[in-house]
Amino acid sequence: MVITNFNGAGIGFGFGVGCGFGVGWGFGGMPLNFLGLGAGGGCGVGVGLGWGFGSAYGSRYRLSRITFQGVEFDSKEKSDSMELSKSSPEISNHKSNKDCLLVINGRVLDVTKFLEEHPGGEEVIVEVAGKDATKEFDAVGHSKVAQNLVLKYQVGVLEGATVEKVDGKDVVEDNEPRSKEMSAFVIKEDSTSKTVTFLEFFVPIIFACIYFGYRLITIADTVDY
Ligand code: HEM
Repeated sequence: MVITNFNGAGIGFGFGVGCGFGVGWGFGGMPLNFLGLGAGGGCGVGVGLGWGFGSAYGSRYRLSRITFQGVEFDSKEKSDSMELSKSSPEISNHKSNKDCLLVINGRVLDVTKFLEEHPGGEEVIVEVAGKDATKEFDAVGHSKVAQNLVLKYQVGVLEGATVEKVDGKDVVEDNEPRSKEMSAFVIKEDSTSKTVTFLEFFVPIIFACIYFGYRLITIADTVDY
């Protein structure tokens, strides 16, 4: 289970008393999320239901497993010129999003080209760039796919480090199986989350429709002909 934060334009529906803000169920960001805070301004007398556009901030739990579908396999790239041994100072100078090296389990990776594709966002990687990021990488519980990508982006080995095999591949064999590595993928959520998505999206809209329908009927009733 992973918790990620989001923010983005949102629509908030909420209950408020008197004049001011209503705080309630907001959703926003991409993809649409709930558990956000929606703030809307408006004036009313008594107890009412308000809605407004604003920003939604919140956290979401990823309960479903992410699955990857390999769609393309590329041919080996740069592997012949791979420099196998790198020392720490050579790595620590590469810590920007234009030039990003890091170490995972003794393997030196150049993930500059992967930053934009990283499902966890580029910032988390840039934060640990130029360093040994094994702890951070393991803490997330990255999948086998991620571990294989580590091999794909490996450009060397930290000087003095012993590198363990991943799925039968190690740094020596790394020249060989690159032709079978995944270079593009599509993220697909498990279907179990579809009900949740439906509820997140439609429940506030249904409530809003009921409210506005009710208002229309009561206003029509009070018009004096
Ligand atoms: C070391 C610093 C890193 C941190 C802190 C980090 C963090 C994260 C987080 C938070 C997610 C979950 C995103 C979500 O579900 O919304 C994620 C997913 C992922 N990351 Fe990283 N990541 C790091 C490095 C890497 C590296 C070096 C690779 C591969 C070269 C990688 C590949 C992936 C992949 C493929 C996923 C999708 C889920 C999975 O297959 O495990 N990450 N990462």
